[in-house]
Amino acid sequence: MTQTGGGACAAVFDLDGTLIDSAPDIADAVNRTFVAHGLDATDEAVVTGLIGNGARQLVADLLTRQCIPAAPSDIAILTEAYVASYAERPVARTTIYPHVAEDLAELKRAGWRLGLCTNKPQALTLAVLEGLGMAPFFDAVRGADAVPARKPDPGHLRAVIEALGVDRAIYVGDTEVDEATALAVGMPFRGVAWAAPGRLSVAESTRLARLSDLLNP
Ligand SMILES: O=C(O)COP(=O)(O)O
Ligand SMILES: [Mg+2]
Repeated sequence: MTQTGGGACAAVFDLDGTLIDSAPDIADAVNRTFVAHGLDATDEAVVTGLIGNGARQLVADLLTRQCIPAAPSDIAILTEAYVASYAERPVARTTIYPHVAEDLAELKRAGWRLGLCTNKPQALTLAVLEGLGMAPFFDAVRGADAVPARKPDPGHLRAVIEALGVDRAIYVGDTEVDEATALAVGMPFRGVAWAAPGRLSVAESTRLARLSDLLNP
């Protein structure tokens, strides 16, 4: 199913919620930023449910929840401050989901080309991957600001596939943004079994219990 022109198999992964539980560091950073600007902190569980549409949208959604009207320039200032705050401690409380590292290693050993397509900014993405020792797994990495338009724009995922040098790949993610992106590109999608409730529309029976299950479709 994921056979490419050259005979290699390829998979592209979402990052937050799919490979890593980054919600604690994201919540800490955005809450530090909000409090520093005289705004309220938000429960980590609430922040977790808003991750997946990029840094700017997270800030905008949190402002909306607090009923604070904000001009685009205010959102931009807060977003920049949040990203800077996150960059100070990118992996303080972030963990790799169980079996993910060993399963990515198994896919690599089997000759698969692996890509990353995330709405996290590129510099932060690279810092997080380095901090967790995950950078060597990936042949191509594209964060939200490394492409003209982020997910669900199909160009984001296409850019990763092109960088991998393959004709097609399977996309693995944890939210409807990922599903919509794969659909727009016309490539197969698999949700992860550990996705938060309500964030995927694909049937639970089709979700990956282990990333290494990609080897046995
Ligand atoms: O929304 C984000 O910042 C990143 O989320 P993603 O890795 O799930 O695309
Ligand atoms: Mg995600």
